Amino acid sequence: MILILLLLIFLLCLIGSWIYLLRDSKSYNIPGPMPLPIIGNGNLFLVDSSEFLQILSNLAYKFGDAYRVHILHHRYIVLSHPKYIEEIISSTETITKGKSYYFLRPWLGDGLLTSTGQKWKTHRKFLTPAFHYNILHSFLPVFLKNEKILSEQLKRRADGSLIELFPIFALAALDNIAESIMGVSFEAQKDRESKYVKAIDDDVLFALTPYKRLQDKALAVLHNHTKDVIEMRRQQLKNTSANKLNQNSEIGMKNKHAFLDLLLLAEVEGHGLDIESIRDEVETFMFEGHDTTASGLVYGLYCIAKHPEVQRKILEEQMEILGDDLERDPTFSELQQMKYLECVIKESLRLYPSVPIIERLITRDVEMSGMRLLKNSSIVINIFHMHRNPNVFEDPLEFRPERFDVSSSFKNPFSWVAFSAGPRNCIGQKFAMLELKVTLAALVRRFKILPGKREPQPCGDLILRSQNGVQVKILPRN
Ligand code: HEM
Repeated sequence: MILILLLLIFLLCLIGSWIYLLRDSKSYNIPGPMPLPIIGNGNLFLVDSSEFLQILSNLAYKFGDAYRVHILHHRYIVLSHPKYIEEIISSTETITKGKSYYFLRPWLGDGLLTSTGQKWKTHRKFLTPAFHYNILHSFLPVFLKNEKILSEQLKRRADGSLIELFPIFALAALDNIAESIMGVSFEAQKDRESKYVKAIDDDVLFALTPYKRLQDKALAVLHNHTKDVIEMRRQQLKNTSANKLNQNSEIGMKNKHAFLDLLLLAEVEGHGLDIESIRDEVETFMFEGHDTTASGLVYGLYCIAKHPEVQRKILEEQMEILGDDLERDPTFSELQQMKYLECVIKESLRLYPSVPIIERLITRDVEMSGMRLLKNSSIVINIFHMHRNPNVFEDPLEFRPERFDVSSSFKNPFSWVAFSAGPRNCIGQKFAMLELKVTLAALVRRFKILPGKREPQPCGDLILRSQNGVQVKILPRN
C-alpha cells in the first residue's frame, strides 16, 4: 500500500515538473530542446566536462544563435551573436553576475570579478587607474625579466622535440602576475615544487569539484601566503613614506607601483580598505591574470607555429622596429608599434578565447534584443562559439590576423569579446596585451616555432585549455 502511495506521489511529481517545464519553455520566444521531467535538459550535459563546449556548439547549430535549455528547473539562455549580446552585456541595471561565479567565492571572496552592485562600482572606479598606461610602464621590466627565464628554459629544449606548453607557460604567467600585483617574486619558473605554485596550479581548481578537503587545504595555503605578503607590505608602508620606498628592500618587494601598494595606500570613500577586501582583490587579480594569460600565450604560440607566413611577418615587423639588434629589449613605445603582432594575438584569442563563456543573471522581467527574458534566467554568452560563428565571421576557422587590421571592414565591437565588453569588461586587458606581446615577440625573435604532431582539442568552462595538451617544437633561430 505504502509503495503504491509513494509511486503515486512520484508520478504526480513527474507530471507536475513536466507541466512546469513545458509551460516555462513556452513562455519564451526562444527555441530550445524539449525538457524532460525533473532534469529538464540536464541529460544533454551528462558528459565529461571536456565535451561541454562542443555540446553548446551542437545545440547552437540545431537551434540558432539564441537558444534555451533547462538544467533541472533553472533556465539558461545561450547566446552566440552580437545582435543578442550587445544590449545585455552593456547593461548593469537588469543583469548581475551568474550563479556559476558563486563557486569562485571560497577563493576570490567578494573581489571585482564576483562582486556586484555598489561594492563592484566603487572598487572598479578605484582600481581602473592601476591599469593606466603610465602604470603599465612599470610592469614592463617584470615581463622582460620573466620572458628571459622562460627563453633560457626553452633554449635547453630547442632541439625539435615536442614541448608541452601549458605547464611551462602557466609558471611564466604566474611569475608575471605575482610580481606585478603583489610586488613579490615567486620565481615559480625556477621553483615549481613550491607549496604556493602547487596550490594555485592544481588543487584550487578543485574549488569547482566535490574534493572539498583538498580545496580547503589549497585555499589555506593561498590565503595565508597572500595575507603574509599583505601584512609585510602594510608594515613597510607604515614605516616609510610611499615615495621613499626602497625598490630593492630585503623582503623582496621590488615594484613600488605594485597593485598591492595602491590598495594599501587607498582611501575608498574616506576609509582605507579592510584586510579582507584587499585580500579578495589580490586573489581576484592573481586568478584572473594568471590562467587567462597562460592560455593566451599557449594558443598564441600554437597559432604562430601553425602558420609560418604569419611567423615570418611577425619577425619582419620585429626587424623593422628593433633594427639589426634583435637581442635587445623593446621599449614600451616600440611595443605599442607592434601592430601586426597585436592582430595575431587578437586573431588567436578569437579562435581560442581564454575565457570561453561568461554568465549573467536577469534580475527582473525585461524585453531585450527582441527576446522576452524572465527574472532569474541565466544568460550564457558563448564567446567560443560566437568567435567561430559563420554568421559573424567570414571563413571563421581560418587564421587571418588581417581581420583586425585598421583598414579591414571588421567594425562591430561586440563580435570580438575575448576581453568581454561593456562596463564589466576585462580591467586587465592592456596588461594582458603587453605581457603577450613581450613574450611572444621575444620567442619569435629567438626561436623558429614549429607545429607539434596533433591538433589541440579546446575544452574548459572557466578557462580554455586543451584535452590533449598543446604542443610545439622549437629550434634556435640562428
Ligand atoms: C588574455 C588574457 C585575459 C583574457 C582573455 C581576459 C578575459 C576576461 C573576460 C572575458 C572577463 C569578463 C569575465 C566575466 O564577465 O565573467 C574578464 C574580467 C576580468 N579580468 Fe580579465 N582577461 C585576461 C587577463 C586579465 C589580467 C592580466 C587581469 C589582471 C591583471 C585580469 C583581470 C580581470 C578582472 C579583475 C576582471 C573582472 C572585471 C569586472 O568584473 O569588473 N584579466 N577578463
